[in-house]
Amino acid sequence: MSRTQPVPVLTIDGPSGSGKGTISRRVAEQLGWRLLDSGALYRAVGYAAGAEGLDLSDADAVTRCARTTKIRFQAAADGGDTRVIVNGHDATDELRTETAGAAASAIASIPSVRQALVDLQLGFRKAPGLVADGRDMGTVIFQDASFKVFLTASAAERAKRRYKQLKEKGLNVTLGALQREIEARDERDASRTVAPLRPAEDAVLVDSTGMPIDTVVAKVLAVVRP
Ligand SMILES: Nc1ncnc2c1ncn2[C@@H]1O[C@H](COP(=O)(O)OP(=O)(O)O)[C@@H](O)[C@H]1O
Ligand SMILES: Nc1ccn([C@H]2C[C@H](O)[C@@H](COP(=O)(O)OP(=O)(O)O)O2)c(=O)n1
Repeated sequence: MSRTQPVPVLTIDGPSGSGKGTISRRVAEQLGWRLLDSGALYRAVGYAAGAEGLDLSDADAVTRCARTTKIRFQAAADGGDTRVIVNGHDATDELRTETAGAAASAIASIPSVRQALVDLQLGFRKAPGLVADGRDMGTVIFQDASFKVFLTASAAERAKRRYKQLKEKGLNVTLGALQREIEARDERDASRTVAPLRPAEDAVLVDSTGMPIDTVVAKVLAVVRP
């Protein structure tokens, strides 16, 4: 009897601003695979908890919020950024800020919050394949993935990229403050006890410092199609 092949998954984990979102989108397009932006789920829960006035360190309250928050991804009509709809409200713009990133990182350190989001993430694994972007895609959620990448870049370069990105979106940010916020978030994500940010043992490391986006895309595609 022949066994059904599992749906292939490419995991792309790494710190903030390493290019996970950009590269995942481009690679998923090229492969014709689905996309999971797991960070958006944590951002959405942090945002919903804030909107409800919850204390982000109240594990029970935030876990309830993670279980009940309705999160939907919707393709933008104009071909722009995918919209993230949280409890019926288009929260895409609010979710982009570093404040939302910090809230996401805070609630993401609560084990029961992470647990509440597991099935939702597993549900994205559908044919013909999935590109999953996050911190623990290769180490926890899709441990059995055939293709794993850990994407990095120097902290200085990641802060510059984020600065440029947020400025282009019209947000009022300073490079120094952003670099400090990003470093603090990476430290928290890497030092937490549950699903810390770290490369899976079988991940291919890609350091994109000074590397053009097209080259990074080609390197990551080569992991799937050598
Ligand atoms: N290799 C690269 N070189 C220059 N800029 C990049 C590169 N990869 C991504 N970027 C830019 O850096 C910013 C952050 O990338 P993003 O994909 O949002 O990172 P992450 O999802 O890891 O936080 C975006 O504006 C993106 O266009
Ligand atoms: N799989 C994931 C994805 C994100 N998180 C947490 C930790 C991150 O600091 C925040 C925000 O993640 P997101 O990928 O949106 O952030 P960046 O785009 O990399 O800045 O969520 C997580 O704990 N596990």
